[in-house]
Order: sequence, then C-alpha cells, then structure tokens
Amino acid sequence: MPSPIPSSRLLPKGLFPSAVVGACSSPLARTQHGSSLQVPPRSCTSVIHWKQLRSVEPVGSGGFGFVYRAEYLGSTVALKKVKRCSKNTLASRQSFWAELNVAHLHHQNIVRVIAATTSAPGDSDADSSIGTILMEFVGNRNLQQVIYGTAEPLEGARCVRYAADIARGLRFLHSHGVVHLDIKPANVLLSGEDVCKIADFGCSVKLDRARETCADHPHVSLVCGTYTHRAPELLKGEAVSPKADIFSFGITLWQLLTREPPYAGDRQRVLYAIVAQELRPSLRDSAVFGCARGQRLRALLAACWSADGRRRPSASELLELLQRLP
Ligand SMILES: Nc1ncnc2c1ncn2[C@@H]1O[C@H](COP(=O)(O)OP(=O)(O)OP(=O)(O)O)[C@@H](O)[C@H]1O
Repeated sequence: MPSPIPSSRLLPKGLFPSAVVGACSSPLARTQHGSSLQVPPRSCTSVIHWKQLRSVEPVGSGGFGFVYRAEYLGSTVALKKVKRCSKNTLASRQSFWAELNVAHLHHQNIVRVIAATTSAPGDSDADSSIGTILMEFVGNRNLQQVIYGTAEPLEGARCVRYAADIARGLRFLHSHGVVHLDIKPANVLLSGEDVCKIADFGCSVKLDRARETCADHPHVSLVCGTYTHRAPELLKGEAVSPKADIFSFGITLWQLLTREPPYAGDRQRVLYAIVAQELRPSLRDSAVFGCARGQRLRALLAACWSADGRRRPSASELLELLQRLP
C-alpha cells in the first residue's frame, strides 16, 4: 500500500507560500555566491543554508528526534532532526510532516517554524534522518522542568498567567483547524520574557473544517501523545476534536498548580480507570484549591476534563474564565 506521506524526493522547493530566504533587504550573512541572507521574518521556507549554521549544541531529545541550539543568520535557532525510528518508520515520518501543520502560522504563544527540509548535507546514512526543522529558539526551559525540576515558587497568579498563554495559543491553533494532541508541560516552552509557547506539533492533526472533527487518523490512537494527558475519547479510538486539547490542558494546569504527578500506579490500570471510571487527578488534597480562586479553578479543571468533550469549554471560553478569576 502506498504511504500517505510524501517521500523526501517529492518535497517541492516551493512547498511553503513564499521561500523568502535570499530576498530580504538587510544582509546578515553572505552565501558562497554573495547573495544576502537573513532569517525570514514570517514565512517558513524549504531551504536551510547549512553552512550558515554555527555553534551547534545539543539541547535534548524526544520520542522522534534530537534538538540542537544553533546560530543561524544572526538569530539563535532550534534545530530538530527527526530520526527514522527503526521500529516505526511510518510514525516518525508522520511526526515530521505533522510538525509542518503550523509552518505557516504565527502567534506569540506558538513556536515559530523558520524552515523545514527532508535533505541534509553530510547525512551519509540517508536512512537515519527523516528531516530537519528549524525553529525559533524559545529558551532553556520547558514547564516540565520548571514544575518538577526547580524549587522556584509557582504562585497562583503566575500559574494562571501561564495557563492563559497556553489557552491563547490553543485558541489560535483551533481557529486554524489545528489540534495539537500532545499538550503537556514538556511541550510548553518558556521564553526569556517568561511567556509560554506551545511546541512539538509532531502529533498534531489538521481538521476538516467542514466537519470540525477528524475521524480517520489511525496514527492518532496508536503512537502519539501521552496517556496521562490524553482525552478519554481518543483512548477509546473516537474522533479527534479541539476538545481533546482542552482535556490535556486541564491535566497540565493541575500539574502547574499542585506540582504533583497526575496519577500513580500501573499504566494499564490508570488507562482503564480514566476511561471506565472517570479517574482524574485529585482536586481535594491540595491546599491550592482551598481559597476563593482555588474553588473557581477546581470548577474550571473539572469542566476541562469532563468525559463528554461537548461539556468542556472551548479555548476561547477557557481564556475568558481564566481572565475572570479573582
Ligand atoms: N524551539 C525550541 N526552543 C528551545 N528548546 C526546545 C525547542 N524545541 C524543543 N526544545 C527542547 O528540546 C528538548 C527535546 O524536545 P522534543 O520536542 O524533541 O522532545 P520532548 O517534547 O521532550 O519529547 P517527545 O517529543 O517525546 O514528547 C526538550 O527539552 C525541549 O524543551
């Protein structure tokens, strides 16, 4: 059966609306041929000028690839190499192409994609990498590290500000028909200005705008996402809708507020209980939920992780609720 994913040789140069590298007015670097280059301010391009990458340093790795920090045409960028997963090549391909669901989108709470390509020079083992994505480098920390890896105070107002950043990012994504499907603290990056940006679109899907749901994405239920944050309808293999991200947002906000792991115990037991017994993180034990704001946050979380997606707020409603908190 032919793969639904285009092969690397089929990636057209003009994949993105305007390949503007080389066409900018203020020169920041020069190519061998003497043309001026700079990081394109808006449009994503399918060209990476490899020789312009400097000071490449590893940042970390995830399920499908490695991330590096580098200097590129006068800007600090993050370089993500999506590796070919030997056990599941299709999943790693899908992850690469899914990252491009946001290639044309720009928002302050979404990590900006600068360029993406399926070819890389010196990749002698062509089978080792599916492609490379060049993104803005957001900062050195993600929310997972802040919540669990530091002792710095995370007072209520700061949690709500972070939550509002994520909700703004989701409102924007959903308005463009993109569902992230892997919202969790590790996928929310913190900028130097302490602003949250949603990253890692390797599980994302683009919805059929007419239907607003996406019933036919087999990979969604198999490989992608994180079971602790995954909406029960997805665990059951039902259709994807933007409300799946609202569920994951609820778990993420609970983690921000309590700094506890959402569930303990065996994965299979937890999965079963999420679906069959509506198991959710506890809203009782933490002092966070005692005050007036805490009571409102409790109601908001309970709505976000409602078993019935239709009862969850939209990202827009979520933002309003967060902004109205005492
Ligand atoms: N644009 C970026 N700017 C700064 N750091 C980044 C950027 N993108 C990713 N990182 C960091 O690189 C590391 C690896 O990220 P990646 O998205 O590959 O994996 P992950 O989210 O940790 O795991 P998984 O993909 O399995 O969910 C993380 O520490 C992440 O915070």
